[in-house]
Amino acid sequence: MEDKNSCNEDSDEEVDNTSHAESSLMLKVCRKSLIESKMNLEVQHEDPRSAVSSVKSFEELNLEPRILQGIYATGFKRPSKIQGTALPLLLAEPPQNLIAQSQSGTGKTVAFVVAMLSRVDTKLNYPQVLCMLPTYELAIQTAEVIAQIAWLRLDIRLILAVSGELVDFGENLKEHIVVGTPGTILDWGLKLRVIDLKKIRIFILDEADVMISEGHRDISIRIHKELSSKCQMLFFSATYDKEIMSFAQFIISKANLIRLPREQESLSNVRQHYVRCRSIEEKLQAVQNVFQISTGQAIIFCHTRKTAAWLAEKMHANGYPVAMLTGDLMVGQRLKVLDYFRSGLRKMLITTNVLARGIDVEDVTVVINFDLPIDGKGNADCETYLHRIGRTGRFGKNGIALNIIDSEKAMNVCRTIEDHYKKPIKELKLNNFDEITKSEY
Ligand SMILES: Nc1ncnc2c1ncn2[C@@H]1O[C@H](COP(=O)(O)OP(=O)(O)OP(=O)(O)O)[C@@H](O)[C@H]1O
Repeated sequence: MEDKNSCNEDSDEEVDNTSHAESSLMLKVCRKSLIESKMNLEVQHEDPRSAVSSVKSFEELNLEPRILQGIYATGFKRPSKIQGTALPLLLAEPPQNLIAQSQSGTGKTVAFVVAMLSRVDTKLNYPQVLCMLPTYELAIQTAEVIAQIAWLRLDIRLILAVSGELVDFGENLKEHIVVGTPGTILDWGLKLRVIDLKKIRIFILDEADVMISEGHRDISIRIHKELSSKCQMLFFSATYDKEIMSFAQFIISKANLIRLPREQESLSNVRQHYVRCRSIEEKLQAVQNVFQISTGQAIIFCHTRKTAAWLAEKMHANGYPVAMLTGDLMVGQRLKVLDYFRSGLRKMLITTNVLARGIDVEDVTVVINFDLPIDGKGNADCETYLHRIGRTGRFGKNGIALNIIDSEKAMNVCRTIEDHYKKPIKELKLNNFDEITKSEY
């Protein structure tokens, strides 16, 4: 079974490691609507006697009328699950801290935007809200959401703290909301001293898992240390691994928690299979087999760009039209490929982890892991697996995930994932893929 072509053996520099933040931006740009999650969120109140409960309408939140109108004018009729659960907590008095997890596209940004707008006091002409994100583009996206919902609140002023925006040393900002990236916010707060961090009332970390992992961790902590103990701290992300979650709870000592319970993380309407292949040619065969039996669209995940390119070329040569999307394409080019795939002109999309998070294409019924997801140390990457197979089975539809196993190592990864989510991954034989269509859900 050990195959020297095994894709997971490729060298690290070929791995398509597009950053979480970059993928997240892509998703935001592409996403056309809310993803309504069927999953229940688990809420852990910091104070167990807390009487805060979730709401089903925006009226119940007693929002300032122009903010409520702004929400309706944006086209939002009722709160999504994360909004209905988080907003009563976010708006409660005295202010409470929150670490929130909800899948990508479920309305987290809108939740914290409504909260920040509700907390601004326009009689005070200095920054009261600080919202930090990992990239320039994400900061712009968030500022746009703020502008949309606050279109009747022209009295609320916002400034983008991103590279290229110039401010004068010591000249205090008059804007109420600062949205920006860590380096610029650090400069403005500690070097140029144009923001008095002690006066910030609400501090939001979006993509919080990225903001407190290596890379941004030091700056986030330095800024956090400057804030007043009364400042409301809010962390939002689609995923937190165990270490990051403990670290988040360490930074925000008294935090309410909203998250997906582990057992709900695995999508119950996705049937999971694996097939053993002895060579890369057999792996190709497995993909072609799926092409022949499936009527819907499929996304195929490879570990490296090189493997993705190899597979796309072989599929083309064998007469199967496929689309390919990898991290070397610019955001604009990626969107074009996605639109092309969405239009149905291509049945299969070959990609890498660049597309693992959040993208929704309604007709995707099959996800193939040409290579199982592994982390930098070669261990099973259960979170990425969940994100990948989450590309199918959306909106409560049934989906199929097929894992191609090319080595004992890959088999172990597959077993680890099965154990982790406690959902069976059943074997399929390469010469009998019809089983897929026969199995019951
Ligand atoms: N209550 C709502 N009703 C209808 N659409 C909504 C609602 N809330 C948000 N949306 C829309 O749903 C989409 C996703 O929302 P949003 O960007 O807030 O999700 P998110 O959870 O922050 O996503 P990500 O994890 O990618 O940051 C956006 O297009 C947004 O306009």
